[in-house]
Amino acid sequence: MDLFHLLGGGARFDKTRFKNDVHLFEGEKEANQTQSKKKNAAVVDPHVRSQLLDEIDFFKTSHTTVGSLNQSKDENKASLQETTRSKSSKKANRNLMSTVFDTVEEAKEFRKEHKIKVYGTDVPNPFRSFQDLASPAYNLDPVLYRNLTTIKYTTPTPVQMQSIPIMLHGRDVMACAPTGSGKTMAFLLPILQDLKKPEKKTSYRALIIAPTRELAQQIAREANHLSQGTKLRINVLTKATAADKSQNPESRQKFDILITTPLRLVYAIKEKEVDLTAVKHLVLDEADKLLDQGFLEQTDEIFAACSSATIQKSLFSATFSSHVEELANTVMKNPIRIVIGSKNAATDTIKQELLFTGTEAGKMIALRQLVQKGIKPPVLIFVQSIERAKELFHELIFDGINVEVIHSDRSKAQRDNIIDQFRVGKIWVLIATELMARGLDFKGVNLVINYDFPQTVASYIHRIGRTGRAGRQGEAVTYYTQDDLQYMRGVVNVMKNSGCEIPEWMLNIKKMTSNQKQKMRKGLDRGHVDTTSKYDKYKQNKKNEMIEASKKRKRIAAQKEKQAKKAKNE
Ligand SMILES: Nc1ncnc2c1ncn2[C@@H]1O[C@H](COP(=O)(O)OP(=O)(O)OP(=O)(O)O)[C@@H](O)[C@H]1O
Repeated sequence: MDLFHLLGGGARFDKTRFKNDVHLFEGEKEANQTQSKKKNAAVVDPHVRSQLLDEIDFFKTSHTTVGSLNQSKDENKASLQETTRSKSSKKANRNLMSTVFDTVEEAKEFRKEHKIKVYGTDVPNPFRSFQDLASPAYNLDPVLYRNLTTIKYTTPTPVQMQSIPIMLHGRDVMACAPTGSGKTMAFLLPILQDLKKPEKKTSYRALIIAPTRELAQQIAREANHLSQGTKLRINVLTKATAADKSQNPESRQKFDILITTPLRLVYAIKEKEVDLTAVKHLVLDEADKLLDQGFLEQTDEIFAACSSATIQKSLFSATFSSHVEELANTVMKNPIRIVIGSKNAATDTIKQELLFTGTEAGKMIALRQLVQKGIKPPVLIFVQSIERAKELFHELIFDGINVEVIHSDRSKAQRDNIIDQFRVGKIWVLIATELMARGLDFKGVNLVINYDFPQTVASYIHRIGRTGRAGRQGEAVTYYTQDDLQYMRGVVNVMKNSGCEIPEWMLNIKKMTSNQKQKMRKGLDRGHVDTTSKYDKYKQNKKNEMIEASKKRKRIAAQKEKQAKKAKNE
């Protein structure tokens, strides 16, 4: 047995050893939901609310009472009782007394406290709590407010606090906020609120673009949750759904929101399958990716097809390069830029580590050592290519690890199945390519391993951002070899800005030249994920050489025999 198999031998996940975590995948959700339901049993006097309905004044600065906008009479009655009860409790009172801001200074102070930076003119104030949204100042639709409280959201995240009012105000927005900070809800809620207004339905009124099918589906799931009980209809258009009955052009007119990927949409535009002229909300999720070379042409065509003069454009991502920001500015009208925390930074709930493995082969040793020490699943491992993903999978499956692999060569059904299984904790280790780096929300991921060094800084931020989401803690380990050293400066800087301890010599790594950047973007030649030891390789080579030599000898002998026969016959 070679050294690698020796190290990895018998490595298995032991459920009893991880008993404290196994329940994370199974039982916790319900408990959380019940808790948040309880916490969100917010209240209001419906009569007060109806009086105030006419006083809609977005972003006004007066104090307002807040509460839930429960619909049924019974619920309202319960709310009133709850209000009375709450008054006796100081803690509950604090919730009920949420207000919008009295002064610009107060709003500024609030932004500072929540690390919200805004750039632009006439920037609407943020809101402080979901009860604020239900107040007449924002007048969030009662059904949407109820959905917010029944999901699990108790406190808005900073990107939600600031971008929701901006979008409700009809302004274009470009928001850069950390991975896992709730950007999806930040753009969905104001769109749902606007589309909820009675209006003649003609065709799609909102369009949300995401770079991958998986992400489009995830956004649609959240949109469906948030819009439950409304008549709004959401359509996901992917290759897989193209053959659906629901996809014929007439039935499409009944949908309000379209969520799709650029390639599929451009095809649909060319085939005149969709009418985007009535779209009044256009969102690019992972906007920097969609405005990057790979997608730019398609994104451009989509912008052209959305021809309404009053369209509102919203761009969201955890990373924006200055170049993309400049580009985005050219397609937006008087936009407001939001930055939460620092631009292009990793989420601060992620513990980041760099691990030197020397060579490519050293990575497998490191990985097996980590498994032997005990890892807390679920774990996500990123590699550079489909080939390497497959190879690594074959190595780990023989170690008895509960592992799967996902990449674009797998069928759509397989991909969907793997994602579902990983979400519920049935798959413990998932090997993935860049396909999975952006947007996908697996709340419980404890560890991300960058088996292959990420090809861009943005990729690093998005990959590690699959852990440490929604306020949870997470860990990220990035392997690097001697060959990776020259490309590491960007990632080292991200780590330094996150407060990681970085050795002095790493801080002195030179900036990449444009040639180096290009080389890295294409992906270094890393060879195969191969764990055969040098000795075994030597033995195998010798054996192959001997077989070849024997074949050659036989060929020569046969040739000689043939020649001899020929000579004899002549
Ligand atoms: N206010 C909130 N309170 C609690 N959880 C929330 C809140 N808003 C969103 N979430 C949850 O946080 C998780 C991350 O949200 P989301 O996927 O929208 O993050 P993101 O910022 O888009 O991340 P990424 O940049 O990786 O795409 C989701 O599970 C979502 O349900």
